[in-house]
Amino acid sequence: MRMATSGGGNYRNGTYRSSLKVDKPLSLNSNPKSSVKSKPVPSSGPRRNSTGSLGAATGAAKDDAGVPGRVRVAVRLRPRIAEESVGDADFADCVELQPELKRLKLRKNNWDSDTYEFDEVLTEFASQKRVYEVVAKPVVESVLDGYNGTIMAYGQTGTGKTYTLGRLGEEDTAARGIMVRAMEDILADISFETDSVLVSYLQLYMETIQDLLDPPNDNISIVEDPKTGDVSLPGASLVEIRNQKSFLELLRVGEAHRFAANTKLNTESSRSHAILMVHVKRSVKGRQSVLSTDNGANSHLKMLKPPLVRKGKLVVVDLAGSERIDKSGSEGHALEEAKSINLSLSALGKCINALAENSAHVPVRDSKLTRLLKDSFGGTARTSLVITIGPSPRHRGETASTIMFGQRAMKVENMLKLKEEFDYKSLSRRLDIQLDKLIAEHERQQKAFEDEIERISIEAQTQISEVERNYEEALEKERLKYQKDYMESIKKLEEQLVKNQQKHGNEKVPVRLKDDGSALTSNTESSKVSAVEEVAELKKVLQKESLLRKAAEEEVNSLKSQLAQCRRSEASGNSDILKLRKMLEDEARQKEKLEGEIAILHGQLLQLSFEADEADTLNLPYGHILGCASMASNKSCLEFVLSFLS
Ligand SMILES: Nc1ncnc2c1ncn2[C@@H]1O[C@H](COP(=O)(O)OP(=O)(O)OP(=O)(O)O)[C@@H](O)[C@H]1O
Repeated sequence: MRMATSGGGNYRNGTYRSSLKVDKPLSLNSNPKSSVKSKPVPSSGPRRNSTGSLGAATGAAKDDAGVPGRVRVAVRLRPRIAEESVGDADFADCVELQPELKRLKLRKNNWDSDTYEFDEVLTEFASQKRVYEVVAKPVVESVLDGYNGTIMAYGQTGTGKTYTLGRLGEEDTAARGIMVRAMEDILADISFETDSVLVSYLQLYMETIQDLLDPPNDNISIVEDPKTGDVSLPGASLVEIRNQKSFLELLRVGEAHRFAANTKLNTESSRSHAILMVHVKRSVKGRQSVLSTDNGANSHLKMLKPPLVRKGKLVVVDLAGSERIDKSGSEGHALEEAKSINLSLSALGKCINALAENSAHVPVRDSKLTRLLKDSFGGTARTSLVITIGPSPRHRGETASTIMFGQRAMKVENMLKLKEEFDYKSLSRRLDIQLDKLIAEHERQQKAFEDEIERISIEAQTQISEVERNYEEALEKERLKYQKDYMESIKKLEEQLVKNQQKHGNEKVPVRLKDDGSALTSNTESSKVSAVEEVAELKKVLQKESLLRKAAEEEVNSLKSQLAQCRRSEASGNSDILKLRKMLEDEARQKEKLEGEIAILHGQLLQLSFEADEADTLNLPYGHILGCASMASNKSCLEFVLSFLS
């Protein structure tokens, strides 16, 4: 805001606007977020209509009025450089700063000066850190909150624009400029898990936009979103930044490609406008956490809701220096460069004038620079401008012009608009991942299903085989059981038949033997019956004989022991010996007798065996066979007894 001169003078240019009188300079530290919470920042004038704004981008504002935010302007004075210290040694600076009052006095002559008020007044002693905090930090914070922001340096060539914005501060970290410090704050605030930072670095030279990160790409066009009015450069390279080191490297690469020249006024004068664009995309975490805690039927529905993201864009513009052609002494190509620079800067000045004066027409299309900055002046971005001036009285005219540019820019009001949107791309990516997972899960389930079917079929097959086997076994058992029953029935019938035959007076016919000793077939039945009975009797006799023999043996043993005892004691007398001898003879006789009986039994047994064998060879009914089998078993029993006795 222009103020009355210290000499009680008048307002300059007669363009003082009453609205500015009440527009107390605002702290550059206020940000849109706090403005939203507290009372809206008072506007410096009525909100411009769409046709009147440098950024005709009111499409977005129609939906959401946004937050008023005047362009903030700080003035920075460069200290005298060596050449000025010598050349202007006898002259006072053309400006006098009153930082505590945020005022600047521009000397007209030794006794008169004009006073101007800015949002911040930064003396030649202001540190880079302080400059960053008052000029840039609030804008960077807005960008992190999802607003667009612009930080721009404007001033005569050689007054410190690049020093303010672009110093890397590699040797001296205190000298780091706004670009480096802004990125430090951004990287410190975001989370790489959910957020991203993408950077483009370009230069506008002689009305062409060139990619400083890919110099052959030198015809990049400006695209405006018809709905939101947002300006973008889709042809520019976008580099993802994940750490400060890579950002410094990117700035170094870009700076190396920037057009610069050694002019009369600056040995390293930038001959192009440099534009750094930092796209910050952040997810709105609260909403995501709500989504992630959801479960049940709604979770699928909510899965389809895209995540909410905020996309802030920070644009840092290091303008080429304005210069008086006559003073710069440029010729040839340099002259053309200077003219082009001045043309674009004057187009910017005209637009800002139009905006400041609430003019119906803002000549945005006059240059690419104004098209690029459409959103920064009168648009939806939060804009901070630092105007740089030198102290030399020789350049008082240029300094005055810069101050006037800053003063007019202070009148431009933007409507800050939160760039919050649904991230359909990320939803699509998420759904793709989900789809892949579902396909994999489906395939897994399909395979598990097929495996299960195979397992069940094998199991069923095994069960069927087992049932068949059990059935066959049961059948066989039944068959055997019936066969056994049948055999028993036959046997019973046979027995019954024998009994009946006996009952009906069938006399026992002695076994008649053939010449060769075998039984005659006609007498087979009767001989079998008698054989059975005889065997039974023989069995009894044998048992008896065996008991006798056992007792005899025991007795013999006892006598043997007695004899041995007798022998040991010869004194027992002859009578006893004789007696014992007699007893022994008795026993021997007894034994002989038993052996005779055994021999008879043996003969009888042989006879029976013969008969049994004979019966075996004949085709007798089953009952006969069983009978013979029984005889055979008796025969073996007899054989055993006989062998034992012998
Ligand atoms: N605040 C400052 N303190 C110390 N030196 C400074 C300051 N500002 C600028 N300088 C010095 O002044 C010279 C010119 O600065 P710089 O190149 O930043 O100017 P510029 O405005 O970008 O010029 P141009 O428009 O020609 O590119 C440089 O040598 C720089 O180091």
